[in-house]
Amino acid sequence: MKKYCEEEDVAHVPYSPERYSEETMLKKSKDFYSLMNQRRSVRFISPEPVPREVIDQVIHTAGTGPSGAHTEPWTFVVVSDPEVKHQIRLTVEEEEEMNYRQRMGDKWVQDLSKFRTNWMKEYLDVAPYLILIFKQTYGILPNSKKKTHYYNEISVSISCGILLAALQVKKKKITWPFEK
Ligand SMILES: NC(=O)C1=CN([C@@H]2O[C@H](COP(=O)(O)OP(=O)(O)OC[C@H]3O[C@@H](n4cnc5c(N)ncnc54)[C@H](OP(=O)(O)O)[C@@H]3O)[C@@H](O)[C@H]2O)C=CC1
Ligand SMILES: N[C@@H](Cc1ccc(O)c(I)c1)C(=O)O
Repeated sequence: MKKYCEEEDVAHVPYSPERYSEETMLKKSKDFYSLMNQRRSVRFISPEPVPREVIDQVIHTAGTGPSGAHTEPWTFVVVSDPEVKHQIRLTVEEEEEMNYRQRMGDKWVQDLSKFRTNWMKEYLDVAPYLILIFKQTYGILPNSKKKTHYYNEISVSISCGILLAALQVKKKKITWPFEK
């Protein structure tokens, strides 16, 4: 019986990670902390253009994340078209209004009141790019059967964390929170 294997025959690349002195490790870990500690969740987004290559590069970085059985169960979609961004905003706002008014409940809404968040997402029009992240709960094999994506939720979540870290290269805020 023919077995389906997605991988091509490729040459083995030996793993040879760079090694650092203790002094360098400490400096690198402090520098990385300092970079990450500048991250903030904001809802005011600059319209200043960002090179598309930078967006592609941070997504490449997000794609280096570990995933169940190396299934890489994520899809990143970059949106820059103003009309598409606006349609996304309208859809998100409609859902979020229902979240705040019906689904979340009084306690949750009360817990969020100090952050002064609401369902209005004008920054979805303002940001030069939106990065939409999709979780692939399963894949499709060449024989059309389903391919199991183990731990797909946590794999995508880890990848989102790496994306956030990679976005710290920016001059100005790009966008977080991701909208649910
Ligand atoms: N749309 C959604 O469904 C969701 C949205 N969110 C949003 O994400 C937010 C949480 O994200 P998070 O990144 O943790 O929030 P913040 O941006 O508030 O915190 C990020 C970091 O910044 C530090 N920090 C924040 N304000 C200051 C300040 N004034 N001075 C010094 N340091 C500061 C925090 O320090 P320290 O750790 O010391 O406090 C933390 O390390 C929520 O408030 C919510 O708005 C989260 C989940 C879902
Ligand atoms: N998704 C909504 C509600 C929200 C907001 C902040 C937050 O920390 C949490 I948890 C939920 C929104 O983005 O407004």
